[in-house]
Amino acid sequence: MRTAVLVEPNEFELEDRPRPSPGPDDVLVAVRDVGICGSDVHYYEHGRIGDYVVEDPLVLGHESAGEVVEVGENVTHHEPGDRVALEPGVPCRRCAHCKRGDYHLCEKVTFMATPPHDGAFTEYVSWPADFAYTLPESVSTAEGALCEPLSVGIHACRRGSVGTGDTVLITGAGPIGLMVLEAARAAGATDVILTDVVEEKLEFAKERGADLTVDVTETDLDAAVAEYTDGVGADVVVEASGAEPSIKSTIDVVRRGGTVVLVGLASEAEVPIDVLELIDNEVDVHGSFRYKNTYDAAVDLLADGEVDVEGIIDFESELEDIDDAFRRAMEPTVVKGMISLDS
Ligand SMILES: NC(=O)C1=CN([C@@H]2O[C@H](COP(=O)(O)OP(=O)(O)OC[C@H]3O[C@@H](n4cnc5c(N)ncnc54)[C@H](O)[C@@H]3O)[C@@H](O)[C@H]2O)C=CC1
Ligand SMILES: CC(=O)[C@H](N)C(=O)O
Repeated sequence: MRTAVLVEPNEFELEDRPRPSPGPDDVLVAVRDVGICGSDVHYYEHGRIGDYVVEDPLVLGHESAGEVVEVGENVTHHEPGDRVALEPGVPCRRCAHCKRGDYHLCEKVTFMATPPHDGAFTEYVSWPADFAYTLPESVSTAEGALCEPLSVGIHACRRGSVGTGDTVLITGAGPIGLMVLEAARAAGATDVILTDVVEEKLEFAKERGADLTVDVTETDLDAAVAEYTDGVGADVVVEASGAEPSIKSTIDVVRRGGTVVLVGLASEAEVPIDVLELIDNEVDVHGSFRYKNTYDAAVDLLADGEVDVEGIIDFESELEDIDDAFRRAMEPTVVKGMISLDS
């Protein structure tokens, strides 16, 4: 089977690898669509993300969906022909975190495209059947693949307890910020503000329904939020840029008693925050790491037409053109590139 392998930074090789056989609890999936995530691009460019280092050739891609072609002997809820979205993180199911229900925090998780685990830029993936979610007729496999970033958005909104009538400020209008926008709307937020430093990203966010957009290179964010919220501040602030100034700004623009959710990964682990301000304003700060129990919700939201994910796709490429696709994905105005396979 054709497989795009990252052999060294900035270089994929297309290899012919043996097709896997599904284990007794697995489904074998013919991959149809795989999104290019910022983390894929980071591994491609730098060969590492923090402590995760690409030491051996690695298959990238963790936003995937496809068609079941074979099922293991214990699998009863899938059959060949089913179209499925694959949740990329499979936990150990035994550790303390798994047993308390926080399976996304499992330290032994097998997460696609995170060294040393291979991902989905390949023709076939064998995957645990309970981490494959059936897509209804109305949901495309491209949308199925984007259940992954949508899941990040749903989980962030759940962490922030976004609710009906809330004003939500999202910093960073990349794919994650835009998926938080979708999830926040679905959770009942009535006012959504997005920030960025790239004008095109903000125009796009506006087209996708942001009530207010703020270019933080030109406009004072505190003043803009104060004006929009009559001096109160945002109920929930979701940080989705990873930029240090943006992380710092979150506690200035959240309302007293409000919630800050940190999603963006800062390049420096330590970002100075005024803790007295946090205490005095009784701000809740939550980290948000990947997601748990979001795929069913993501598929339902897509099936009901409550969210749009396909609209963030800028281009689709074939597996053979993956190097070009990655270079395109690095352009600052591009939101999402997809690799589509027609095996
Ligand atoms: N916690 C988690 O589970 C996950 C975290 N992430 C992280 O979330 C962040 C967002 O992911 P993507 O949307 O894929 O990244 P991205 O890089 O495509 O988007 C980030 C956006 O932030 C904008 N930006 C840069 N500086 C800014 C500033 N000072 N203020 C406002 N916006 C600014 C950029 O122009 C860009 O549009 C990244 O840090 C990524 O590593 C991504 C997935 C899961
Ligand atoms: C941090 C990422 O972007 C990636 N989606 C991951 O969950 O590892």
